[in-house]
Amino acid sequence: MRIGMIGAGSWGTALALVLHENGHEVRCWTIDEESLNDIRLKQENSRYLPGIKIPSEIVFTSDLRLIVEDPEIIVNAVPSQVTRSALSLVKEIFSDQGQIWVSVSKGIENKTYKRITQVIEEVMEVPAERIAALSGPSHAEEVARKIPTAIVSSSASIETARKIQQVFMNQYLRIYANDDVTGVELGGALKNIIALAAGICDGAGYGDNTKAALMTRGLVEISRLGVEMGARPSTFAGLSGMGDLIVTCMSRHSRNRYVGEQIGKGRTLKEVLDEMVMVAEGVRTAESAYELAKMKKVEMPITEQIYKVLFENKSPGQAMLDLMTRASKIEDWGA
Ligand SMILES: NC(=O)c1ccc[n+]([C@@H]2O[C@H](COP(=O)([O-])OP(=O)(O)OC[C@H]3O[C@@H](n4cnc5c(N)ncnc54)[C@H](O)[C@@H]3O)[C@@H](O)[C@H]2O)c1
Ligand SMILES: O=P(O)(O)OC[C@H](O)CO
Repeated sequence: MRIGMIGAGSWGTALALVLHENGHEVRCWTIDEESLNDIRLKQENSRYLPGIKIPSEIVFTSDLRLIVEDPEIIVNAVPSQVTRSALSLVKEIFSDQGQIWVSVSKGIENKTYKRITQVIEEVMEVPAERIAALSGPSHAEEVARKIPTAIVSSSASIETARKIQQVFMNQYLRIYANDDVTGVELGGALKNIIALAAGICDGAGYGDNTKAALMTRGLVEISRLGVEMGARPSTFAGLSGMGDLIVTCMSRHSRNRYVGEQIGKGRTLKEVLDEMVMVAEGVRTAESAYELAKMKKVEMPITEQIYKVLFENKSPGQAMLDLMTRASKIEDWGA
């Protein structure tokens, strides 16, 4: 199959390697001329995925026309908040011939509160049944090294989810399929906020007990908002819920956990983001989730405290104290 990849950061590049290995013809588009030159000269994307050799058969280009020329599948791998602007460029030159779209981005668009498959549906004017989300515990650094990984392909159409499962699956990337796209995307987006909290916990010197509490109660509030938005509760116990929450809160590779850790050590959000090359989606998703929770009247105490630490200068210590001294509760999914 010919597959177009929009975005050649860490995840776009790692997935291009998977697809190439699976026998597909892959073309990746990037706006980043520096990394493009790097890939062409060294056969390595050292800015986003250092240490991994890139086969010369994978085309990397800044010419979008090469991406939209006759692909059977188009994958969106740019960060959530720039997906709309990147797709607007695609839309200008794209002719719809029944292609399947895949979102691998994990976020909720600011202001519109749309999931990324919904942004694709709106901008590209394709039906939800032709769009899938691929999500789950999967750091690019490990997938690119062929470390066994399992994720989930989800679409409103289970046939589409299964097609994408077949295209991406191989002996080191196991893919499950389901049709709860709302749950899969919200799990993947919201866990990044809890990973920021887990990072703060590491940086501020709290303990393993603290992190376990944040992860467990974090999953409760993720599920609560997810169910309110139409997701199935059981999805949050799966790869794109608990699975991704575990890896992102625990992994040395996680950019979201790293940002939290730096803040926990006393640095400002601006200082940390200014020196980062890669995206930490949880920061902007915290804005969307905090506002959504208020609009939907869903209790999300950890998300609320993370929002206040990130954007209202609240100290992590005070945020932790406020979480610990909330009114006593019965332990219940809805509590
Ligand atoms: N890195 C991972 O391990 C991983 C795993 C699963 C999912 N994801 C998700 O995949 C998405 C992409 O993450 P990533 O890790 O590849 O990010 P990254 O920061 O490594 O790369 C981002 C890419 O987007 C491009 N980009 C940035 N702004 C752009 C714009 N305005 N227009 C066009 N292109 C632009 C950059 O040039 C770069 O190619 C995120 O939503 C992330 O949560 C990442
Ligand atoms: O490095 P992070 O924190 O953006 O997480 C990457 C993936 O979402 C992990 O599954």
